[in-house]
Amino acid sequence: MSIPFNIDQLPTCFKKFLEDNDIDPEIYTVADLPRYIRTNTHLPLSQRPTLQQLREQFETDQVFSVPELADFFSVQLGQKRISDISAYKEHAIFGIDLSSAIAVEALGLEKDDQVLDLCCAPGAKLCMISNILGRDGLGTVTGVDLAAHRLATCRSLLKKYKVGEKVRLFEGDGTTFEVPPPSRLGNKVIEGSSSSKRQKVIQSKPFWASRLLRFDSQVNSGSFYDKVLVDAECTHDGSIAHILKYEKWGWNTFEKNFMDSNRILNITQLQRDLMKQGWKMLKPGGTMVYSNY
Ligand SMILES: C[S@@+](CC[C@H](N)C(=O)[O-])C[C@H]1O[C@@H](n2cnc3c(N)ncnc32)[C@H](O)[C@@H]1O
Repeated sequence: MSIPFNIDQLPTCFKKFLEDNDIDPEIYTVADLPRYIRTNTHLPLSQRPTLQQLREQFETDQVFSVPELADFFSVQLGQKRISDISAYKEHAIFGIDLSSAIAVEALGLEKDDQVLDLCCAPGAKLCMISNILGRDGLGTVTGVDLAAHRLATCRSLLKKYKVGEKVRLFEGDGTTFEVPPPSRLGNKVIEGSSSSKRQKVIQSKPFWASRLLRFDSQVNSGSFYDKVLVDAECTHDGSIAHILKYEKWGWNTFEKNFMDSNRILNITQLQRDLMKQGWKMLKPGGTMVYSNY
């Protein structure tokens, strides 16, 4: 279905960007895009909504399971917003976009994985990672972000959905982050110290850590993460809805905010540095996913 948006209005430099990257500008005329949700698999099965219950709560039959993404649904919203339904109020579903879910899925998570999420805030992907690792294994998630206020949101999400049991968060620069994976999960050993000699360690105090991970000695320098997600700062979040808001706000602002060549150069360098550091912190044979728009 199309809305009367005239793609000729898009600024010239943005149209050139689309052309250079082989993106059809017609996508900006698409309306009624579905929204996506994931069930909070930390809850017992009996408390998770079924497809039928979601259809009832959204008052539409336009709710579908997304193929190959477990516990993931698309919703064509009608009268009810996501935040209106009881499953959301009971923290039994998260709102998360499809591209984020695909990035997490690409990590191929297993229950004992030590995961590093560089640029983790506000935390939709981190919650999904934690959800997939589940409660049974030795897997942990270490989230890093430069922005304290965004990390605070991340911590709130972890608490709200009760998925933070095996998570720690660090406020810091992902381009230089070197804290090794935790060596213990409460009283369970994840990996022994890499050196029998006493190591001198400069500990980085987490912004927040679950009770099970709070007192990690950080002596395992030389041990690395099984999975690394680098969800770097973007030139733009790519959201069609966000771009179209500039129709109202003025395309000049869009050009100034997003297409400025110095800004793009700086971000590109940051993205490269984050990717390099993520790679450095990855175990040989591990998996790194670089997600960006
Ligand atoms: C695309 S957002 C991350 C979204 C997040 N992964 C999620 O799923 O909610 C990019 C994040 O990178 C953070 N950031 C920017 N520069 C950074 C740096 N040098 N080190 C760590 N985080 C950085 C920003 O504060 C922002 O929260």
